Amino acid sequence: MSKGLLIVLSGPSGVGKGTVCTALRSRVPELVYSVSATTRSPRLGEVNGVNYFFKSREQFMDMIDNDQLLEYAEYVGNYYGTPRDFVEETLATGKDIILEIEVQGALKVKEKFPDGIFVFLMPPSLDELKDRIQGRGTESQATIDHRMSVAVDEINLLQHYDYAVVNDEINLACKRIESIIIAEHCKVRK
Ligand SMILES: Nc1ncnc2c1ncn2[C@@H]1O[C@H](COP(=O)(O)OP(=O)(O)OP(=O)(O)O)[C@@H](O)[C@H]1O
Ligand SMILES: Nc1nc2c(ncn2[C@@H]2O[C@H](COP(=O)(O)O)[C@@H](O)[C@H]2O)c(=O)[nH]1
Repeated sequence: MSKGLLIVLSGPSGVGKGTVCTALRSRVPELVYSVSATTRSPRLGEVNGVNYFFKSREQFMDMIDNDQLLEYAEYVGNYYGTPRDFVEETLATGKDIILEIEVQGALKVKEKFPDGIFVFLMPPSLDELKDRIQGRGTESQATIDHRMSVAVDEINLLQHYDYAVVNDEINLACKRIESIIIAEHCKVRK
């Protein structure tokens, strides 16, 4: 059996990664989603084990020490990381898996999985990005400002990715990523 594809979806906070990923998963139900661990507090409506595995700092440090994370990063005051076993077991069964993670973590995954597919979701403009993150209403103004300043550095790392997809419209962005996955399955690997 061939291994599944490891797909990494990154992009600045508020660009729409979560929204596009949810739409993609309903169009491609066989695509497995990697649930991350985080020290961030849950937002209203977020469910442990569905949106994230919510951890204390101590629990997260234990996961690092026990080599349970494929990658992790500190982002705007919290830790985020990808549970290793779930990714490796999913790929071994031949299924595709998608990781929705920020850029530092994506670059670490690239070192370990150079054959992964790295997709960067781009905002139509920085003004639109700010409107989206503000419109979501989940972050304080200080956190929004911090995330926006990090966003510029993140966009500057676009050259490390295989694909850039503009999220101008959710269904269009979703179709573009679905097309990338189909094309990658047809690729002749040398
Ligand atoms: N194409 C789009 N057009 C307009 N609004 C959008 C679009 N995509 C997403 N949004 C909205 O932008 C906001 C941010 O989207 P979302 O939470 O999916 O971003 P994210 O990249 O996952 O953010 P974070 O990295 O902070 O988790 C949401 O309110 C969402 O409804
Ligand atoms: N390096 C990692 N980044 C991750 C992971 N899971 C999520 N994220 C990214 O963190 C930021 C902030 O997320 P939020 O839910 O607090 O808005 C965002 O870019 C996520 O994609 C992970 O496992 N590793």
